[in-house]
Amino acid sequence: MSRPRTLAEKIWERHVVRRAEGEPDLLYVDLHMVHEVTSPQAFEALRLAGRKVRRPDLTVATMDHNVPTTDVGLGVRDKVSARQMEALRRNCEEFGIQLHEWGSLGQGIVHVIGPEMGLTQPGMVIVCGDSHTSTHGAFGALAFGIGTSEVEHVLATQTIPQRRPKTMAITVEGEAPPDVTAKDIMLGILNRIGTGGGVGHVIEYRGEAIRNLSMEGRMTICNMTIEGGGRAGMVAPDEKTYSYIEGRPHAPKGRAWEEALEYWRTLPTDEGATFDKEVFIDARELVPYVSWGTTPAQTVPLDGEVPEPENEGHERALRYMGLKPGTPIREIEVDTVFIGSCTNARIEDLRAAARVLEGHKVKEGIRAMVVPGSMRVKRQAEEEGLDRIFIEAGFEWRNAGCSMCLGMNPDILSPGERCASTSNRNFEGRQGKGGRTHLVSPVVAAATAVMGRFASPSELGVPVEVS
Ligand SMILES: CC(C)[C@H](C(=O)O)[C@@H](O)C(=O)O
Ligand code: SF4
Repeated sequence: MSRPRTLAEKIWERHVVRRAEGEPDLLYVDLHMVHEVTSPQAFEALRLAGRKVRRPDLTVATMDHNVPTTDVGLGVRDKVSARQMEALRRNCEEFGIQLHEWGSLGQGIVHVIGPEMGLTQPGMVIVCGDSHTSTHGAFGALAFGIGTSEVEHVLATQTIPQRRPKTMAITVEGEAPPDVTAKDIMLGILNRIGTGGGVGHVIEYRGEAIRNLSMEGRMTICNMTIEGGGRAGMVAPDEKTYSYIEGRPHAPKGRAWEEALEYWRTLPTDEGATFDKEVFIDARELVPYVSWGTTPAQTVPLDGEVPEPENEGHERALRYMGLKPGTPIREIEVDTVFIGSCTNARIEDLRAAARVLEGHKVKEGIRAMVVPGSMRVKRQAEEEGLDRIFIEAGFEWRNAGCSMCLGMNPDILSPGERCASTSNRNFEGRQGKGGRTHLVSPVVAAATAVMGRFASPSELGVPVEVS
């Protein structure tokens, strides 16, 4: 018998194409996702060197960061955005890469469309010039973000040199309470491990609370791995994973499906395998969280209050956020509510938020916006009538893109504007210069839009039973 191995180790070993003493391993890449922000220089370098893209068939591009979320007919006003979008169009055409063009049905946030089209599969090595590539790990893939020069390397060779990361297990034991969503589980994890807790590690999420999550919930968890410093996040594939993938456009079919299943079933971490680091969290202790500061680890329970600062960093964060220690979170009023991003803008997120909003109105004076993670999510939501619920409640119903998650398009906060956001980062200026971001789940975002201050669905009489 060979030594028991972890999921990450199994995928790694299968993808090493070259190993040499003292050098990083050279890994084969099964899927390379590309977006308009981190790819222009990479393509330019290929062009200058007279090289081709090695596997255009394993390379898929979309426009997400810069795209306006208003009607395509209105055009792109921002010059930098227009230039980057145009460059991607030209590059994809020249190098023979499939592009999901702005406004097309396949377009959306890169980490939403991969799983949606069945491109993301267990056992793969997946890379993209984007830190939240960790999202794809929810399928039991080894997925990590790379820099622009690495994008060039992958385009040219379909391989990537990587130093072997350490392994870490985060086990969330027991059942999470009914009002605790995947987002809350992750904010709870980050609160415990901190923004540096996962540095240098591939994190495998395990335990009952993780297994109980839908694939979309698992994506929310893996998505935010990077906020804890982790290189990649993963969840072992199981029956939920397979049935999510089955029948999607790029899923294997017929005999290939059977063979794929056979391989995928060998992937979960062997009994007795060890991790370099282990963290255990009791799911029953988790609650809905709201971030109070300027890192995703600075969170408190929705029922809690703004904490006393423990150091200079906290003081600075409180100043930036315009908050006083001791203020109950539920008394903090917001100006804006953003439901969107690769963390929380998939169909289940929209369903959950709509269920909270049904029959309610957004409080007067509050700007509320839903930006579906992809155009397919948007269409699905419209087929289910969710758009009507959002619009009747007073939300703007937009086209897909990263939007206010990072404000590279016109959807930004003004200085001092306070936002309840379902995204993943609350850094200073993240959603616009001087903007104040509070990270929350989609259901808390929805309830907050109605109350005008941080609130839970139960305050609107909505039964709790989410995730
Ligand atoms: C623009 C891109 C490089 C960036 C990332 O890598 O994460 C963005 O997606 C983000 O979320 O900050
Ligand atoms: S939605 Fe936000 S976190 Fe996700 S890729 Fe876009 S900018 Fe990055």
